[in-house]
Amino acid sequence: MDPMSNPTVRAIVTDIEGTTTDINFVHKVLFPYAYAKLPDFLRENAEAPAVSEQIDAVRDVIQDADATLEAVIATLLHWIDTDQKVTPLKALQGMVWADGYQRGDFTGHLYADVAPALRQWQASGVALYVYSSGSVQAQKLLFGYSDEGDLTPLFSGYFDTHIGHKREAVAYQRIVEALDLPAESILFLSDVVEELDAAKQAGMQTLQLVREGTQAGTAHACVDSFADIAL
Ligand SMILES: CSCCC(=O)C(=O)COP(=O)(O)O
Ligand SMILES: [Mg+2]
Repeated sequence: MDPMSNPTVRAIVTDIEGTTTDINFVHKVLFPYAYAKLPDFLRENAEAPAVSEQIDAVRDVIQDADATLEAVIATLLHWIDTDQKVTPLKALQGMVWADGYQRGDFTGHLYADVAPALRQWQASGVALYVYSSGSVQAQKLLFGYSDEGDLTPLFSGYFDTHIGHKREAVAYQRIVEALDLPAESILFLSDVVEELDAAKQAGMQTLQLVREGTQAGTAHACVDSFADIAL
């Protein structure tokens, strides 16, 4: 079966970083913004329920229920520095980025081929979903304040690390269950071979996006643009 031209695709699940969006936007705009703003955001909002829940979740991860707020902040900054996909970090990053998008400090980067393809696929009846390590809030912000305007009406749903980690097949099995479609009718798009391997193990079709700077693997069909994916 050739997923580049496959009429059996009923849903597409797409990764963000390196697939719809330049890795540099995530690493050189979003992560530094969170690194700069997170400490004061936490000091000012530590008592807000949504924030204190995430601070406690960090304490759980580091197994130190008594960690001070400053120790939690230091942990979060280390996680940003080392690009760790830890769920409470991702939730807090989403909260901080909301301010940046709303103030117009940046817009969500999308490769030029992405929005036209998403519109065409959605218009032809293919349901569109996002699966990213970024929180659902962060995903909605990126597509809601994208270079191409608000694209959130195109999507039927969003998945983040609450469903599981992106290199584990069980996460994709849960997505298949949530979509209530045969696994083989769902196409997963990503730049990362380990994610594609996990999706394939769950029975999904896979396609690797080989954007500038991405290393092509051998186990998955590859394209370098969404324009080359014909459904
Ligand atoms: C949702 S935009 C921010 C992306 C992010 O925080 C991240 O860690 C990228 O993860 P992905 O799974 O899209 O590679
Ligand atoms: Mg990616």
